[in-house]
Amino acid sequence: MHPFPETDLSPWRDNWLEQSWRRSEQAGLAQQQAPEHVRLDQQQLSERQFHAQGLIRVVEQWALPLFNQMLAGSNSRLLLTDQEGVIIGAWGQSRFEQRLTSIALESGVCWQESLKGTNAIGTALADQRVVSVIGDQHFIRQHRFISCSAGPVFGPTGALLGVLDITSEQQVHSEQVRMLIQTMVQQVENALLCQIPNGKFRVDIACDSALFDSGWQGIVIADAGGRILAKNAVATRLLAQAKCAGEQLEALLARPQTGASAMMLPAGELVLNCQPLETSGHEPTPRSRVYSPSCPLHYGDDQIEQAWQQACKLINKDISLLILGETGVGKGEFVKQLHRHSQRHAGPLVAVNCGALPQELIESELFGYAPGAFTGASKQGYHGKVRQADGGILFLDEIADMPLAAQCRLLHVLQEKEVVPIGSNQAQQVDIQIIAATHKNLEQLVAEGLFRQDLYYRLNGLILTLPALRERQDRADLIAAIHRQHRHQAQEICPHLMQLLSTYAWPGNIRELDNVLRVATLLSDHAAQLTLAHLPQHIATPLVQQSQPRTAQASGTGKDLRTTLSDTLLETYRANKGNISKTARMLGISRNTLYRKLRKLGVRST
Ligand SMILES: Nc1ncnc2c1ncn2[C@@H]1O[C@H](COP(=O)(O)OP(=O)(O)OP(=O)(O)O)[C@@H](O)[C@H]1O
Repeated sequence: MHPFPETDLSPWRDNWLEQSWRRSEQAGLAQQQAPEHVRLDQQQLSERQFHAQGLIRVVEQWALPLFNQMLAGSNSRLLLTDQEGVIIGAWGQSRFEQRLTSIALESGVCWQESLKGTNAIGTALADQRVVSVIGDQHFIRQHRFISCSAGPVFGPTGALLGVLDITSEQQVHSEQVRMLIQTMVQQVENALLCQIPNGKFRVDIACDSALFDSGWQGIVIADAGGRILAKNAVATRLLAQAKCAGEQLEALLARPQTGASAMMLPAGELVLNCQPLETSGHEPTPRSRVYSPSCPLHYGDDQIEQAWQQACKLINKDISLLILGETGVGKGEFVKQLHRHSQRHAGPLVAVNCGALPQELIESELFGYAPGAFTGASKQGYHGKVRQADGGILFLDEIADMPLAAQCRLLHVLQEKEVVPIGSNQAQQVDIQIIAATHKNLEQLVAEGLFRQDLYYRLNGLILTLPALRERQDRADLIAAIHRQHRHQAQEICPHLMQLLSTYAWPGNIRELDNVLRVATLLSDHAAQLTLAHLPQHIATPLVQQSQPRTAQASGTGKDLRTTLSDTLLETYRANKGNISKTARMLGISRNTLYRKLRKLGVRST
């Protein structure tokens, strides 16, 4: 018999479950009716994944191995949502993935309780604690073939970052899964804690030193001066329980060790262990350097980090910013992040692409117009983008394409903080921060009389230049991160393809890379490794051809050019499974030349 009759609530003894079912009913859901899906499109999902890339990385490093160890062979999936319950990461059995697709338990779909009824993700979000929802406990009947355990993940400042969930077939799920989720959440939160900016020392606190590597110890992070920056919940509890531990902690941090060695102190029934953060062994160890969560735009590129630091210092100071950089380097993305971090984050971010608007419409689009200002104008008039951005940020992309007349009006807005709509003589006050961007050389345009010099000086309060993708120090990490956004399961990029992608010139920068990886992962049909053979021909050929001399220079492994080229030839041949025509096309050589080279390398081609 069904333990939770569809209309009778009386048999319920479990308070949290009863409350969750009540909330589901109050949200207008019906047990027998499949709920509607709130699903993001691919672009929106990529944006969310991009903003949560630090969290995704930590989950892959600290939670995924545990999941693989315990549940990889079973019909289970590890899911990560953002703080709104939208699934932004999914790992595990692909055969089970297809069954979950029938209920839309997949990337991009929102699983808040008010949309999906009682379920581990939504209910963990609502109750802000670890929750297991087993089979029939799901509010929606269609969901009762699964069981899930989920726990909220909090960042070092206590902000809710998302939810980690394990969903299994009902008979696979056990109480241990709930423990597993708890352990994973703990590990992920500890790893995030260790990445806190300016963290220099880490003090582990436990009742037994054997617990120091367990993930269940208390952790306190302090800066170079011994000031406590953050601590995890276990540390808070232990320090509250043992008063002398707090004093010992203070004493320890008053003279923290700067060397590699740890310093251990007994504190009543507790033991404290202080060590420099860099050598703790608990930090994620990305290939380049520790990712700074203060700037979600890069994985260790000095130029972007410097631009970000400078922009953050000025963004709240009413100084215009001008962002330069080739097309597709991420200027728009930079502005989005800046808006989020600025004091104007509650206000709008209004972006205008001056190059995309017809020249004759730019002025009315930007500055608005009075009712009936010109033939064809709306009777109500139009507010214009400048006034829409009031209280927020106006991002003028491709500013170099702005016609001179509009430049004159814009200068007035910048100087007087007011806008006069077309056909009106009434100035409207506005409070906006302007950020402009271009990939053109504005100084040259000024010299040619195509851009107003006074406006140029007004816009360039701070000029920031974002590097081209080929110049970035964190290319490999960025490529891996973008690939993670597009892949459907734990797929890796094979080393040869990674080398080609990292050394290619990328004229279209991140936009081009993003498109290539999106298409390649779709073409790869869930293969365990993404290889050259999965790339469309039109990109694989230039990739192989252009990268050859660079590959040799950049490899720095002591191999000479000839050896590296031979490697590329052989790997391309293998990636194409011995297909001579395809390999020759990719390498840009004739079939005969390819046969000859293969023979020289001792390969017997068919
Ligand atoms: N750091 C990043 N990680 C992942 N994707 C990124 C990153 N930066 C930018 N992108 C993606 O690259 C694409 C181009 O970014 P964006 O539009 O910000 O570039 P842009 O420099 O403003 O281009 P344009 O000059 O042509 O306007 C977008 O799809 C964006 O989501």
